Amino acid sequence: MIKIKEFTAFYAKKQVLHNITANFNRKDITALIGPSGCGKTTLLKSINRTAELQQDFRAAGSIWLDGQDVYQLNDPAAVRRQAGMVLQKPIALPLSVKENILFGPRYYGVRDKAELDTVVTTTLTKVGLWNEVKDKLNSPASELSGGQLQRLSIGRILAVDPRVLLLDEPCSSLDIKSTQLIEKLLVELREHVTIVIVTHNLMQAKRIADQTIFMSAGRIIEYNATALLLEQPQNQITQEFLAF
Ligand SMILES: Nc1ncnc2c1ncn2[C@@H]1O[C@H](COP(=O)(O)OP(=O)(O)OP(=O)(O)O)[C@@H](O)[C@H]1O
Repeated sequence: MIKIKEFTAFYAKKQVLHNITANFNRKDITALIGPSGCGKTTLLKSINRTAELQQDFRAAGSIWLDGQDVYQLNDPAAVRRQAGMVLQKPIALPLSVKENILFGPRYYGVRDKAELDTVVTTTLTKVGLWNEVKDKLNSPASELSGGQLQRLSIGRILAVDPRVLLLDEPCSSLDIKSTQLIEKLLVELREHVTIVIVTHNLMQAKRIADQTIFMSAGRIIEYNATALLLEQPQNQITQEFLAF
């Protein structure tokens, strides 16, 4: 579970998140929606402390992952392992399909060959890629299609067994079929990881998200079960956004 309390963020002097308070439940998919530039990505990156990789980023307030305030930890890398992030553009590390999956486990010190082999098989099965790639495990990952690569990117994160999966418009460059496969995968993964997804696709939020947060100008305007938020928005700013 992710708990955010009175979280505020700046890039240099520009305030981009204002007093954000929200809970993201375990076994839920939460969608973050809102106009371009409202702070969705910054909020997502604040959860796993990647926002601070921008030199001028400053934050105040608290974000807890399963009871631990991540901003009190000295080791941001440990937070990033617990909360992996999938970006809009599928990323293939310049390695084979198999080594893409093993990148994280190797980085964290797994050396046992049998254990590494098991990670490859179980992870690729989990992301629905095993049948498609089992004969090309040693081929460059760059040879996969965009949709396959995005599932591989999710697999690369799952291979280190995170508690949270953060996705920033993961389907925006994918076709309908690949989008459907990713959505199905996320719904299956919800049992095991807390999922937060930034999406511009309201239908996608409707299909997969248990709860949805509508943000505008760095603030949470409305936060509710997805069906209620999309069909009966209470706030005028949400109503205007959804009317478009
Ligand atoms: N590195 C940065 N330095 C300065 N300002 C930034 C930086 N990154 C983002 N911003 C600004 O912070 C605000 C929030 O940006 P953010 O990317 O979080 O919004 P978003 O809702 O995810 O937008 P989009 O839907 O277009 O991806 C915007 O005004 C943006 O211009």
